[in-house]
Amino acid sequence: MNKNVALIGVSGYAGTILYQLLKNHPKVGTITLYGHRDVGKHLSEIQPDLVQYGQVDPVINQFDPQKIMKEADAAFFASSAGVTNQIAGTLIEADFPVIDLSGDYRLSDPKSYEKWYKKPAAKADDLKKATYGLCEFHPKLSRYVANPGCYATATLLGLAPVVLNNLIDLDSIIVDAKSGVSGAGKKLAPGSAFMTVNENLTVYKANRHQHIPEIVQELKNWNPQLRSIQFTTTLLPITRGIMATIYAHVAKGIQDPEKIISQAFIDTYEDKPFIKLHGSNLPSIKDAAYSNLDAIGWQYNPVTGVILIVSVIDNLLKGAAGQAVQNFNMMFGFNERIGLPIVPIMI
Ligand SMILES: NC(=O)C1=CN([C@@H]2O[C@H](COP(=O)(O)OP(=O)(O)OC[C@H]3O[C@@H](n4cnc5c(N)ncnc54)[C@H](OP(=O)(O)O)[C@@H]3O)[C@@H](O)[C@H]2O)C=CC1
Ligand SMILES: CC(=O)N[C@@H](CCC(=O)OP(=O)(O)O)C(=O)O
Repeated sequence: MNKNVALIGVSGYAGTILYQLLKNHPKVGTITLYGHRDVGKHLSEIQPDLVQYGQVDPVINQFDPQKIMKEADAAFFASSAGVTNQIAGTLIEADFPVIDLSGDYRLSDPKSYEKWYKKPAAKADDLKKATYGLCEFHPKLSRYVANPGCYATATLLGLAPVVLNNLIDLDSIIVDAKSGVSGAGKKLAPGSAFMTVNENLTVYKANRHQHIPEIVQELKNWNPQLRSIQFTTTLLPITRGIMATIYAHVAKGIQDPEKIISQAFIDTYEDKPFIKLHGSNLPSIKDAAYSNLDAIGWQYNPVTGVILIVSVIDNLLKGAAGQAVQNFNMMFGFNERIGLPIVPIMI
């Protein structure tokens, strides 16, 4: 049976892509929109491209959890950080299915959220109800899914095979991650203005990126010996895509690292439809852009003993709206592939 959904935040970049995916999803019925500054407007007034000629032009509603619970089967929040933890409480307490694209329920420790996001955290009891929704790894979903961050998705999927199989020195992980500008959302800011970004590369939030605690939290769940990682983010002069370039020393005593590491990637991901393994043929951004894929390649350097892993996603799909729909599919027992693009657009 089709599911009716509520979408909060259609005016943002992630919300726009999510609306497009949900509109074309074979198991989604009615999509009701809830907003913030655009309440009362028609969708065509804020996102004309989302409404085709002759199609229904939905109105943006004032957020109303009772209406959502009455009319919908699930709610997607594509709102800025600090919104769901203020307004989603009624839904969480009623165990109503929620998929949250923001960072508000990803960190299990409220103090850590307040330190890294500089905003008040969600209630500790509500945080306990959330599952971290990295689709390839969560054992079972709760009714509240914290969709992972874009950089965290690329980094964790790149590192999983070598961390879970104890193939690297856990104190040696260095992640050099780069993102297109759509990752910054639609708000205007000097750091993402055309003059700053065009023909330029800018390192930002060095050692203070909010995805550091999220990545460390999940890596520690996989291997409690892990202490920290070195993590740097750079803004690329492109619209969509993230490349996480990851370096680590291979653990001592591993015989034939090249073969063992390749086998670990194959064993970890052989039944995962959205992971595309490139082996030593390292992927570029266009190997994942406009798809829900994570394209992963790796190379072992026998001279330095370092494994290089390159993990590439589309930040708005696998890094946000695509993974949210994948979680929706899994939450309702649908095939996890439905409604999601699997072929990247190279041109
Ligand atoms: N862009 C990306 O690549 C990724 C984004 N995310 C996360 O997804 C979420 C959305 O990101 P993105 O689309 O880039 O951000 P945008 O800045 O483009 O959009 C933010 C959205 O949140 C809405 N919003 C803001 N405040 C409120 C409020 N008080 N109540 C309801 N809605 C509100 C905005 O509505 P209005 O315009 O009316 O203010 C807008 O629709 C963020 O939490 C982000 O961290 C996660 C992974 C990747
Ligand atoms: C290019 C760019 O600015 N990207 C954003 C990613 C935002 C994001 O996904 O952050 P949340 O954890 O709030 O979901 C950043 O680096 O902060």
